[in-house]
Amino acid sequence: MSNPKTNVRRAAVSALKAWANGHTYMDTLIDRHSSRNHLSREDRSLLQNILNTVLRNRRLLDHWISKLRKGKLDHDTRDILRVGLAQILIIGIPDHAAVNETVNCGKAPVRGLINAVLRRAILKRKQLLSDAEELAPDVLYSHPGWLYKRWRQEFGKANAIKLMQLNNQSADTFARVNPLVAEGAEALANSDVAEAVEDVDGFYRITGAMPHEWLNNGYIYIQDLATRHSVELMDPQPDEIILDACAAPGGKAVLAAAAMQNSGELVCTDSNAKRLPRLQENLQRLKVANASVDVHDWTKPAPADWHGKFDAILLDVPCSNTGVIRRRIDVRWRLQLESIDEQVATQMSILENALPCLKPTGRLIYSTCSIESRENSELVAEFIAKHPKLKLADERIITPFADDTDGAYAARLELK
Ligand SMILES: C[S@@+](CC[C@H](N)C(=O)[O-])C[C@H]1O[C@@H](n2cnc3c(N)ncnc32)[C@H](O)[C@@H]1O
Repeated sequence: MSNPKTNVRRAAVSALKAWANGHTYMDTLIDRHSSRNHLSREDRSLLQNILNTVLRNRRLLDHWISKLRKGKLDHDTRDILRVGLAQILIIGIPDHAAVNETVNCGKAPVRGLINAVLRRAILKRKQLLSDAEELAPDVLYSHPGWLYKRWRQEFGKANAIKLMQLNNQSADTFARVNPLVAEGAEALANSDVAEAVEDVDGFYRITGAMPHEWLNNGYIYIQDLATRHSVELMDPQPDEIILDACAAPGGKAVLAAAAMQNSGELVCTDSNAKRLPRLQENLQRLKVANASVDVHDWTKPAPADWHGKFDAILLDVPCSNTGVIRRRIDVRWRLQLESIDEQVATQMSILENALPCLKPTGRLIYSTCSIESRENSELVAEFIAKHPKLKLADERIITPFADDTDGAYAARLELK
C-alpha cells in the first residue's frame, strides 16, 4: 500500500529534482521513488506516466507556464507546475484530483501561486491546446533546438518532425525467441500475449503480461527489431571464433551464440566491469554455452594473443543513443553537441584497436543505436580511407521514421 503521507505527485516532484541534480537515469529514479514511497502498482504506473510525460514535453510545458504566469520561478515551483500541467493538459487526469494533489506538493507560501496557475490552465485549456499547434516543431514536440536543426539538415524537415513525434510515443515491447532453449518457440507461438512479427523471423510483439518463466527460463530476450541488423550482417557460423567487443548486457551476444549453434568460441568483452555480472547472468539464463567474458577497454591496444584471432568482430559501440530516444527518455536532454564528437573519438579508437585482431579473411561489424551519420557512415568512410585494405561490404541505416523500429546503424567491413 502507498504511504499515505506521500503522494504520487510529491514523488514525481522529488524524482524530477533528483534527475535535474544528477546523472541518474529517470527509469532508475522511478524505481527508487516507487519503492522508497511503497507505491502500489497503479501508483507506480501513474508516477511513470507523469514523469515520462513531463520529460517528453518539457519545452511545451515551460511554454504554457510562460503563458500562464509572468515573472521568475524557482526550480521547485517550476517542477510542480510541470507536473500539474502535464496531468491537466496532456494526460487528462480529472481536474480536481490533479489540482488538489499537486498544490499540496508546494510549501505553504507557493501553494496559492500553484493553485492559481493550474486553475487558469483549466479555464484556458482549449486555447492553450489549439495555440500549441502553431508553435515551432521543436517546442511543440519538446526537443532541444540544436538537435532539431541538426536532424532537419540531415533528414529534411518532414522526417525531422516525424522523428520527434515518434520519440514522444511509447514504444512497443518486442522479444526474440531464444533458439537455444527448445521450449521457447512453442510457448510463444501458442501464447495470446505474443504476436509474431511479420517478415522478421523469431521476433514477437508483446501485448500483455508475460508468464515469468519466459524470462526466468531464457525463452526470450527483450530486444527491439533494430538490434538484429548487426548480427545479420555478421552472419556468425558454427565453429567460428567471434569477438563481441562491447558486449554488455548481451543481447547481440545471445543472437550470435544462437547463430553459432553454441559451438566455436564467442569472446565477450566490455570495459565496464560493473556491467559484466548482468552479462554473465544473461548468457547463463539464455543457455549460451560457447562464451567467455572478459574486461577490456578497446580504446587501449588489444592483448597480443588476440591479434589475428577472430573470424568476425562485432563492435556495438557506445554512442549518442539518438536512435532510441522513445525508449530512453533522458537522452534528448542529456545529449550535447560536443558529446557526439567525444563519442566519435572513442568509436574511432575502438575500431583502430580491434582491427589487428581480425584474421586475414575476417569481417568487422560496426554498429550503433545512433541515427547521426557522423557516428555511422561518415565515421566508417573515414576509417576505410585510413585503411585501404578494408572495403565496405554492406551497410544498413535504420531510422524510426523510415523503418518503424528503433534507429540503428550497422556496417560490415571486410579485408580485401
Ligand atoms: C551499446 S552497449 C552494447 C550493447 C550490447 N552489445 C547488447 O547487445 O546488449 C555499449 C557497451 O559498450 C561498453 N563500452 C563503452 N566503452 C567501451 C570500451 N572502450 N571498450 C569496451 N566496451 C566499451 C559499454 O559499457 C556498453 O556496455
